[in-house]
Amino acid sequence: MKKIIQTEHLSKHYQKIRAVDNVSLEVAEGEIYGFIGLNGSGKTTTIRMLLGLIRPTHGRCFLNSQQVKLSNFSLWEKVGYMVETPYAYPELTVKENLDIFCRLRRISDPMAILRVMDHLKLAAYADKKAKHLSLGNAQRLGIAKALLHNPDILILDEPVNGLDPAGIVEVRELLQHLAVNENKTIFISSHLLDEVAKIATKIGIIHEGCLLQEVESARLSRLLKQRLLLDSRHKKLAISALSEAGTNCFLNEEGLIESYDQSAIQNPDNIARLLVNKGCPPTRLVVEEENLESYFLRAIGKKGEGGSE
Ligand SMILES: Nc1ncnc2c1ncn2[C@@H]1O[C@H](COP(=O)(O)OP(=O)(O)OP(=O)(O)O)[C@@H](O)[C@H]1O
Repeated sequence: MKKIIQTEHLSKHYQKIRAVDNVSLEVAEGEIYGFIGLNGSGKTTTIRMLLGLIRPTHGRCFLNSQQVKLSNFSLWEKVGYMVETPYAYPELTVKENLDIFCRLRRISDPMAILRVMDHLKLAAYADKKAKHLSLGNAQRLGIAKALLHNPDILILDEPVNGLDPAGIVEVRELLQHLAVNENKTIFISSHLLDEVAKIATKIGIIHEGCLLQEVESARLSRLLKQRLLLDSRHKKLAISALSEAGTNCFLNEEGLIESYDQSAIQNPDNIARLLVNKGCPPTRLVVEEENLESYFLRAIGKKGEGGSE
């Protein structure tokens, strides 16, 4: 499949700070790439390099197979972007802001403004001054500007920041529509794995400037760890009975007995039988799958219970 966004050994160092360190990634046509990381992990710096706003210390970026350079004007006709807090002229209305952007971009399509206002549910705020918009609507205006010239590539830094749950769903559906029906290639950064996992086709996890992991979304659920949780009126006895039987377990922060032993997870009924026979029957016994947030924390090494994969 055609590679639309590419970085090769991309690095940005500020003296001793390695804001981005040797990141190589590829996004194919029509893909939604979710770039996930904690605050300060290097997402915005990567995006700024992708957009030619700052120069890499090492490495290169390519959009549509052309190396990113600010002077490469034809490149930017195909790219829409929003980086950090979207900027708008505060004294101008939503419509006036879009109108100015249309003129700056030399967009001749008379329907462009109506189309993006409709897509982003901004029509009701058309005559509202930008300075009076809520954070969520300011964010929508930012995305609307990125879409005005109908670009093939969309690069959005934290596009759902400040949106309420309904707004998040709307933006998610819009981005999915653009990728699936209009074959646009979308790169979005976020610190919310759960949110991004719902729309991204591929996820890249960046931590302290390094790309730790790339996962196809379809494969993500297979990487989630399972754990067995159990409670008993005789916890000490239960733990020693399990240990004697060769099942690794421990008392977790919530006061429950937790185990990552595969045989126990696959055969919880055997565990129940064992504990009943040992005189410490379980009062609760459940096999749980970790959520995406916890997977993300594990991937960046912030939470290591149960050992490594
Ligand atoms: N111009 C700069 N000079 C020095 N350090 C910088 C500069 N820009 C970014 N950094 C540092 O580089 C690291 C990565 O920052 P970056 O803004 O890319 O992270 P981020 O993942 O986008 O974070 P956030 O989610 O908070 O926006 C941080 O430690 C940041 O302080």
